[in-house]
Amino acid sequence: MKTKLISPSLLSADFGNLQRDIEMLNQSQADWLHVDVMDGRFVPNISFGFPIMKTVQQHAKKFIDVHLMIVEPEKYVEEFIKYGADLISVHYEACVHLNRTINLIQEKGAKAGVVLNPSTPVLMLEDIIADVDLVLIMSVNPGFGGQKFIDNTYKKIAETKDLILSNNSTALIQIDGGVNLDNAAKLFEAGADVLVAGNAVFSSENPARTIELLKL
Ligand SMILES: O=C(CO)[C@H](O)[C@H](O)COP(=O)(O)O
Repeated sequence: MKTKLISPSLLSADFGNLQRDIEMLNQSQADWLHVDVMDGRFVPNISFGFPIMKTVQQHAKKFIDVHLMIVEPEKYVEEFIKYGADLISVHYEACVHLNRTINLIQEKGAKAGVVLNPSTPVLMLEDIIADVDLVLIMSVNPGFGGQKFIDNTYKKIAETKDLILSNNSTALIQIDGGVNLDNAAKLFEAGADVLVAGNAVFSSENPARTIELLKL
């Protein structure tokens, strides 16, 4: 898979004009479209669910990257895939049977990612790294857009890279939270393959241009 990818997060889009915002992303240099699903239990916020996913499926022409911040994600995987998810990432901290959930996502035809909260060490992935398509390192505590980037993320990127190489894994590294024009190049240089950006894209005057600049 191509790297240095940008996945704008719809969490910061204008939900009153969702079709317009998705069409803007279709026309932009965005590679993926990031869908943040929050349940008010795994994280202290509720975002949206299937009705929004249906709108995304109807209008998006990009790879749909779904980040489930929910408890018991295995119950909903199949339905998200039915609504067009190309990749589903589940939290290490939310899965009692992580290997089973990763297998389920892949068996149902999507790519599977595992997500680490800022306080979860990379070494917890040792026995799953060979099976996943992506590792998402949270660079903020999940639940809200527009938070400040946590600098410890750089150390975790290096550790994840080592783990991937030592296990002959093909997993991509995705970073999510507080990504902006000041840190994007440094994150790619450190080994990130995919950057999620919500606030930096949608609160800018020219979101399509910001997406271009995030790749430079
Ligand atoms: O997963 C998320 C929050 O839990 C969001 O994707 C993330 O915070 C991106 O938003 P921003 O770029 O505004 O920080």
